[in-house]
Amino acid sequence: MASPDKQISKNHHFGQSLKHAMAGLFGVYLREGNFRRESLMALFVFFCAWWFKVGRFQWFILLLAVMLVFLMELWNTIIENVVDLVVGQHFDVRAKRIKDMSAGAVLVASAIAVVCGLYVFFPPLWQLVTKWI
Ligand SMILES: Nc1ncnc2c1ncn2[C@@H]1O[C@H](COP(=O)(O)OP(=O)(O)OP(=O)(O)O)[C@@H](O)[C@H]1O
Repeated sequence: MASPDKQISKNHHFGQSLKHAMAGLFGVYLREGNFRRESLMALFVFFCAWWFKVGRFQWFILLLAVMLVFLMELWNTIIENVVDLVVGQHFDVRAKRIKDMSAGAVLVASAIAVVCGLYVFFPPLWQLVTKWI
């Protein structure tokens, strides 16, 4: 039987699948600087949500926005790794196109997250500003 590190057969139970999925997530966190920066940003957003005491619906919007960005960053990392696996260290126009499109998808997700952030934080921020002036 293959050692657990070199397993290539299907996972046998949910615990094993979960362990590999968590290892995948942790690996992305360790290797991808963007993923770590986005995690910090998410913590800051959640802190602001707690500070402004936003409502349940607003929390829901923020959680979805943050998860969308994480999901797209994961997807981008997957695409980059698959492209590197296929192309290796060679310049390839199609590899460039695929990687750039994938990065573009992260950009779109980030823009959606910014819109969600504005929807949630603009009213309390505006209230704060009008209180001061
Ligand atoms: N094999 C290749 N052939 C052609 N262009 C490539 C190749 N590999 C990378 N590139 C170009 O270099 C850019 C950065 O490469 P890559 O996506 O691997 O780095 P990254 O820093 O992890 O990117 P990101 O900031 O999107 O996470 C790509 O968007 C693409 O334009």
